[in-house]
Amino acid sequence: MDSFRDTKALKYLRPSQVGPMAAGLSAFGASELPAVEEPSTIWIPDDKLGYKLANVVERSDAGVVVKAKNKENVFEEMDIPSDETQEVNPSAFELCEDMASLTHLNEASVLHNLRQRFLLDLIHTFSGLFCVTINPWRWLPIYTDQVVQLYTGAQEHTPPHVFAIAQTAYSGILKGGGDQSILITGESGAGKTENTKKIIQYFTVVAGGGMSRMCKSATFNSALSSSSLEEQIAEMNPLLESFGNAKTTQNDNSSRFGKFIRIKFGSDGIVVGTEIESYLLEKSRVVSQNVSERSFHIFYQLLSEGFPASLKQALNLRMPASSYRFINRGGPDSDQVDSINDAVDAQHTDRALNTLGFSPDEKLYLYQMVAACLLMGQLKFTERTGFDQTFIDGTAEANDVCALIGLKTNRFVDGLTEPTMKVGDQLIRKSQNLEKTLFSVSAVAKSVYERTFKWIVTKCNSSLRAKGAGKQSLAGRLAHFLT
Ligand SMILES: Nc1ncnc2c1ncn2[C@@H]1O[C@H](COP(=O)(O)OP(=O)(O)OP(=O)(O)O)[C@@H](O)[C@H]1O
Repeated sequence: MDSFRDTKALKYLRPSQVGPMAAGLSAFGASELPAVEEPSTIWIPDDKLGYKLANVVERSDAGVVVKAKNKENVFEEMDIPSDETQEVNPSAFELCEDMASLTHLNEASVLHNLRQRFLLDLIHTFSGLFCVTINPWRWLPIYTDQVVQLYTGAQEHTPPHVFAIAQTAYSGILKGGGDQSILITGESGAGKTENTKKIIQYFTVVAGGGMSRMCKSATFNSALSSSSLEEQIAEMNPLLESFGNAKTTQNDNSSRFGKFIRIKFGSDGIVVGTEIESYLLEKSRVVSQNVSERSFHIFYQLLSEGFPASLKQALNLRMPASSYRFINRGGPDSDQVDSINDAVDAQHTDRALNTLGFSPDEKLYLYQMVAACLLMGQLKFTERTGFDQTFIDGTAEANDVCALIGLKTNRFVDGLTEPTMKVGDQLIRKSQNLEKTLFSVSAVAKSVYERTFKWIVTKCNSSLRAKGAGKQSLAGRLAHFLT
């Protein structure tokens, strides 16, 4: 592992000096513990820290007498039941890279090890086959191509890193170990999406040498360009994020759908294609959001300055984001997010569509469907009091919607206010009240958006599908817990 010594990233991968036990435990009050003749420490529960260190005074069958700080910050002896204490590991295990090797594998030691490593910017820690990654919320220089090279072909004793997991799976494929899978899981904002992208980056660097298959596609300005499979794979995530991610209170770029990514390798170990399966898109977000949250990014991108004014006009989008009912439920100014630049992202989305082979007509169709969903929220209705009857209140908005989805306005409106029902063999039209009409509008908008999203995934798959016979595949299973 000499190569690991020669990189600046080493500081974030494997520091040369592992701090002594006392330094490591100082955050938990070890240096403040009173000296005892035969020092022996133990983890005891703590309201604030989870666990804190205490000196063992005496052990008995019933429990342990320890000396530790009380709530008033004064040392005192306390009786702690045995099942509430946890053993402390020998100092040799301080900052240990693989927690499966801990002498005492208990919750307090795991939390302590992860915390101590995190304080030194060591965000990855192995636990047997698993790699625990703590989101640092700032980019450390540990994902460069140089670091990718360090892990390429490396077999063992590599510092913990998501690339090590990718390399293990890749080695499994090269050695004929059959299909491999990587499970990425965690709460919202934990870093699942970003780590997935890093794994894909790893494969496109180490196994992307042969990815020269080109596709023809159109740019924002309808000029023709070519993209390699490598570029297409890289653009797949940002594209799906525009349509399937949204700002939530926990994460400004939260995936509101689950995904299963399958990467196909040829017999020479080169990536030959990718497939994605999406499930459980949170379509209710199309028509409503919680306070301080947003709808899917694409809506705000279409309304941003980065989206061509002529296209906006063609899509009947004439107002700012805050004026559209379906996307302004998050409250005033909820469309403005410091970490998001919708104008720049709009251009990126369009480029990604080009890269993934969407034709100008397909892109327009896509934008029309998104705009139609948005405009459905502007439809106005009145109710005839005392009767289950609703009428459209002005047809301008309905005309805007119908121009985009290619329906006759009167048929569209009738379908919402007087839907056709099948009774026995007969089709009858039944008028409905305002509440049910508004419910129908929301249902149509959600359904159109969901189908559009699925169509994007299908189109991406047809661009990224392995053209030759893939030998083995690596499937990244992403459990995205929607909150
Ligand atoms: N390894 C990392 N280094 C630096 N920042 C990170 C890292 N991982 C995640 N982040 C930051 O945390 C944010 C949230 O991460 P991410 O979107 O990957 O979470 P997630 O687990 O996919 O969340 P959700 O389930 O809501 O989709 C990212 O936008 C990024 O700013």
